[in-house]
Amino acid sequence: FSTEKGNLAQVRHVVLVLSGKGGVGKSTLTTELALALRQAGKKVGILDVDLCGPSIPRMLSVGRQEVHQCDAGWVPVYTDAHKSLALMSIGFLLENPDDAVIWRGPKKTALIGQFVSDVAWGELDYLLVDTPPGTSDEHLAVVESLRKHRVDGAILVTTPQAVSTGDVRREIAFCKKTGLRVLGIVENMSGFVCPHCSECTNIFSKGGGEELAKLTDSPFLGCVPLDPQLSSSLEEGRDFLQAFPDSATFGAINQIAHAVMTSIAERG
Ligand SMILES: Nc1ncnc2c1ncn2[C@@H]1O[C@H](COP(=O)(O)OP(=O)(O)OP(=O)(O)O)[C@@H](O)[C@H]1O
Repeated sequence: FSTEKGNLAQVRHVVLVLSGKGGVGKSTLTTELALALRQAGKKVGILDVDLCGPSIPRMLSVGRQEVHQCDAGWVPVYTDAHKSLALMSIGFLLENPDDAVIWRGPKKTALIGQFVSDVAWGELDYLLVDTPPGTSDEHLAVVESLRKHRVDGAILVTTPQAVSTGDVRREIAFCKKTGLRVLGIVENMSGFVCPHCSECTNIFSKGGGEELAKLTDSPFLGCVPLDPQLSSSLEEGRDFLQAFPDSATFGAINQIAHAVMTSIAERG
């Protein structure tokens, strides 16, 4: 642990999950990676700072919760009796989640700054921070608020067409400018897994994530296929990793979770 005081003092590793644009599966990956890390015996927290689309509470089937305060700050919501997966979503604090859509930058920045440092996590192995899409004031607010604590790095989520779009490259430039280490790139929605025969077909081009990783000299963490069983599990708030332990998608997610742990451990 670091010698700092405060709510992140007992958090061993902090990882940001970023994407250049919305809808590429950033919240999905955050949720599944958290579940995979928990399956590997780790204590995990998710901080959902996606002000305009907090979707993780639904994915983890905890819905809208009333969060409580203790002396140290906001008490996160635990998804299980063992308290091995804790979640704090900015959505819990908003009376009406649609309100934030019209907030101006400074109001969002102030709320995020306070939010990041005010959650009483207790002891955690990994804290995954799900950020809004793009590179905005909100991201800077997250990075600034976490600066006191050592952030291990960022996972960048992209789709197979990554190379043809500039948004992930902007994301990488953001990491460089803010001194965030890129732990690696994940290609999501990489091929379609047929629910009948489990065969994987490449609907879009494939390999954009890997190519981008090479071009930008970043590690490639792996591909997750477009899997209807994954989206329906998320929709129903079911733990996909427990429901489909034999699926190729499970294997892919697990492999990425282990690659993240290794990358953090190796770089210390
Ligand atoms: N590998 C996948 N297979 C099937 N469905 C997926 C996969 N990844 C994501 N999805 C689905 O795609 C939709 C968008 O995913 P998600 O909400 O995770 O994206 P996001 O990047 O977090 O979006 P935003 O930043 O706008 O919140 C969801 O309905 C999710 O269930």
